[in-house]
Amino acid sequence: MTNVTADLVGLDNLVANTAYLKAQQIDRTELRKQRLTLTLPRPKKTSALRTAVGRKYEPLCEQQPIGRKLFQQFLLTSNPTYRAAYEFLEELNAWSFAEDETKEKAKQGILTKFCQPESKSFLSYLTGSDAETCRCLSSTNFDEENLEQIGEATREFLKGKPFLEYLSSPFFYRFLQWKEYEAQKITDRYFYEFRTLGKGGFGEVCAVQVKHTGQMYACKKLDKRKLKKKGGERLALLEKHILEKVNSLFIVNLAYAYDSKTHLCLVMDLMTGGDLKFHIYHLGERGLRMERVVYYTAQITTGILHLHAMDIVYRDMKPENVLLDGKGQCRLSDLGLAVELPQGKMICQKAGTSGYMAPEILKQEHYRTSVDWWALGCSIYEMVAGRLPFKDFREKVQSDEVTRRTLEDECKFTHKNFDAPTKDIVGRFLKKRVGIRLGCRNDDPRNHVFFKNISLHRLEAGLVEPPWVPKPNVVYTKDTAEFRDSSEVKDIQLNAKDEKFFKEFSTGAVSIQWQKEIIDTGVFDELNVPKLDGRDCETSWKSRMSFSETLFHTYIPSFSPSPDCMLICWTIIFKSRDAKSVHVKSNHSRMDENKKKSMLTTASLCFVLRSV
Ligand SMILES: Nc1ncnc2c1ncn2[C@@H]1O[C@H](COP(=O)(O)OP(=O)(O)OP(=O)(O)O)[C@@H](O)[C@H]1O
Repeated sequence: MTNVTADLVGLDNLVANTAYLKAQQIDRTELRKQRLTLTLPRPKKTSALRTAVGRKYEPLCEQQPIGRKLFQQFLLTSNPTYRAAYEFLEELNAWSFAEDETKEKAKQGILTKFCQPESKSFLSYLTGSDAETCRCLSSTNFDEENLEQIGEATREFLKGKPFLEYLSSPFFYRFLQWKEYEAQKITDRYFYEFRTLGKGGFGEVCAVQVKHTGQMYACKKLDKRKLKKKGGERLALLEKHILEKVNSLFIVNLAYAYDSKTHLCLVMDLMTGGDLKFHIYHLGERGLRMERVVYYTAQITTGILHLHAMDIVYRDMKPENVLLDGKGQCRLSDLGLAVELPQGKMICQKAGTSGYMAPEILKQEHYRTSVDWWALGCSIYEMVAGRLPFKDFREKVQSDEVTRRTLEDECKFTHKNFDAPTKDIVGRFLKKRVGIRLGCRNDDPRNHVFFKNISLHRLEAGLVEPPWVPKPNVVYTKDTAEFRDSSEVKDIQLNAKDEKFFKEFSTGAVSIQWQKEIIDTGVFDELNVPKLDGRDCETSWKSRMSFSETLFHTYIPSFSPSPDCMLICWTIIFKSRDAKSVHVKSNHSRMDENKKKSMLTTASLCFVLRSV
């Protein structure tokens, strides 16, 4: 390369990096202005949607983030008992994650607020032994078992009458509006595109940003023609299907799947901190500090357990596939080799990367999830020593020889950084016999002494501080020029069958991730304001009341107008045309002075709200 060309390449990279880093510093005020014209659609297909979303409590009120928020808003505004149930679950959750003094304070708070019959938030809906446990709860028996019992009883209570009432409330109507919005068609015009972050077998991975929320993602683009040429369609669909199913803090989650003219696109969590291989070999000394090794291994193990709980075997565990996010937490990525295990059966298929493949794969025996624990053993070894247990750093060796060593040799711990717990855990993961390997006998490897300094409960909730945080102004990947790919596939024609497959792949937004994005970027709060359009609201008397309540709760939580005022308020908002008519109405009505005053206050507020 001449100097001039090299300079230009360097300049290209600099520009690409600057644009990419700048995009991550989102100007929320600017975005909010651009979103002023956005409104929630009316659920035209209401009946279809109502059936599609089902009427089950868990998916509607617990799993879907927007569903959860709206159900919470419903509970908070409905009646004091529902409110108490909701607040109890919230405070119970806070207590379970708190530590030291904060935990003690949370405990005392729960005891006085919810367990004293004279308190207005007393859990009066509990019956039988649950009520007894609640009444007898004190500082001495305040333990997980008792709280679990009351928590479970509270959830059961919420699944009953409160849930049924929610389904016919305006809050659920609002949920259907969000579902309608979620079902929009996704195309490449939905995103801005930034620099390439990596290269895969069928195309590149680049950074993208959702135009109207500012959310950054990584987009894995699979070239349609290349896929067809190499027969990769089935695998791509399988990867998408598995990614769509997982929802874990420790696995890269899928947010959108769509197609452009030339590519199938998987839009996933953006991991800006680089992969662990890059950290082991390219930053300073080879290998990682032990604190980092333990932290990453705990997160990786939690991710693997999540996959195994769904009968999915990962099959490509290696540091290169573990990516760090901007905070320094890690996630498993590239589920291209993952498979769903047939129930109760084993599989026998050679898959994985040389150096990380378990003896049972190399011997072409049947296996289930054991292979991931072997590969994790190799990965911990590599994080500590900067080499693999059966292959040295940069050693030029045939894969047959790596296979021989894996099957015959014992793992040696010569590197100075191996302490006793690390040797022990690696040794247990690298047992050649599956029957005695760590993780393979329904045991949880996280109980090993290697993890003694990590609170797994807090780790699972993403609350343990990472030992290392990426610098916000550094791009932890190779220069863009290194990913340049000029190979084009011209000899492949796409036909109707291919189009059918592309359609099957392009399912748009993935519910949970999309809803998280809407909440995290503030769009939920902006658009969830009740729009003052009476036709949007169901017309039963009760719905009108509750809709007005929502309105007030949203804008002026401290103000609670009387039921009379609510109904008048509804009429004013939806029926009358202007301020004059309200005043005429109020002047002509035969109300006592207090009522009139209250109505006028309400009416004035409504007009203020109408103009918001
Ligand atoms: N979510 C992400 N955030 C940031 N970078 C990513 C992300 N996913 C992938 N990359 C980068 O893109 C590269 C290729 O991605 P990936 O490994 O998923 O593709 P692939 O086609 O499965 O590759 P391979 O053929 O190596 O298996 C990764 O090595 C990583 O550097």
